[in-house]
Amino acid sequence: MTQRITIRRPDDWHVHLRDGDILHAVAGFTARQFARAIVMPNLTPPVTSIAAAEAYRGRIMDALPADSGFTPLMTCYLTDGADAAEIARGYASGAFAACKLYPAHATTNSAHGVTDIRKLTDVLETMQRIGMPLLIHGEVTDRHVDIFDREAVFIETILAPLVRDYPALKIVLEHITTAEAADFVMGAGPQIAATVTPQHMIINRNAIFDGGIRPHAYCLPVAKREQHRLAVRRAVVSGSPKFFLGTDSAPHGVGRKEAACGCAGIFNAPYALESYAQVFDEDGALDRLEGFASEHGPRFYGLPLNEGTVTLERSGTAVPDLIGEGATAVVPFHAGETLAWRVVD
Ligand SMILES: NC(=O)N[C@@H](CC(=O)O)C(=O)O
Ligand SMILES: [Zn+2]
Ligand SMILES: [Zn+2]
Repeated sequence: MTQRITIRRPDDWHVHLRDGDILHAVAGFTARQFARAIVMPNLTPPVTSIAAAEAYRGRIMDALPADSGFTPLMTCYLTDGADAAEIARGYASGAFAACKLYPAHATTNSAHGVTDIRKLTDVLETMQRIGMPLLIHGEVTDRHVDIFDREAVFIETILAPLVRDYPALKIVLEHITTAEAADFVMGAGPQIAATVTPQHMIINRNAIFDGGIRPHAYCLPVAKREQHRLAVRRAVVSGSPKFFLGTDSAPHGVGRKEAACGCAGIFNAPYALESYAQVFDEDGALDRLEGFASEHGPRFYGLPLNEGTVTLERSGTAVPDLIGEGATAVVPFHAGETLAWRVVD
């Protein structure tokens, strides 16, 4: 049995670092494991301009020690009024690494999201031309569509036509949760990829109702049936370069989760690598962890691979029930469990 594994330093291609006190409370967990991260722009107000992205990047760096070595990759939140010229300027200058498409009201802080993708014709044409990735929260928002079907319906009604209309547009279908998503991405061209969270490979929808309602197992897209968990996991451990690490770590203060209408989001940043390592280990695919965590993402984005390394050993990590205190106390994914792997340096 492998006891120790050293991989190239990984990146997180989808994370919510938030702002203000909670940013200060959580940023270090991401910076400690990952060299770079694609930082989601769903703040209030959302990050829709170069100036807002630059200012947010500065606040992230201020929340970290000066020698953290961490590079936040900023994203532009698309609205109906998104400005193609500003987006192209921001991509050229490095202010934006990608644009994020939230269908309006699909998820946390998406009220300013896009109401109709046809409003984005200029933006999408520009992004296709300059090679800028489009990151998608892939769920339809129609209240008549069952919540467990919203990703599959999005793929059929929005994503498939989008891929046909913009055949060279680079697209990342974020945090995939279904067999339909895994199959779609696997069957599409090299310009289409997906991020996968640890939770969607570890829990199915039963976890949300395990002996009572479990708000800390609730995120969007919501966990699906077991067959979907297995399909997503198979795609990831297959080693296909189309799938890469994106935690979707989405911290909400404990009071905002444990409420009559609790927020969607799972805070998995503190033990993300341990969590992913466990998945690859259980599936006999530890040799493929490095590709998923450290190689497929940068290759898709056209960025260099990281230089440093991270070592994990099979020695057990006890996950606390709560991380932080007061208003920024957050319950982590795997709270109270012991994970098989530990990051040692
Ligand atoms: N994943 C979630 O459940 N929540 C995210 C938003 C998102 O990624 O959809 C959040 O910002 O809280
Ligand atoms: Zn999302
Ligand atoms: Zn997210």
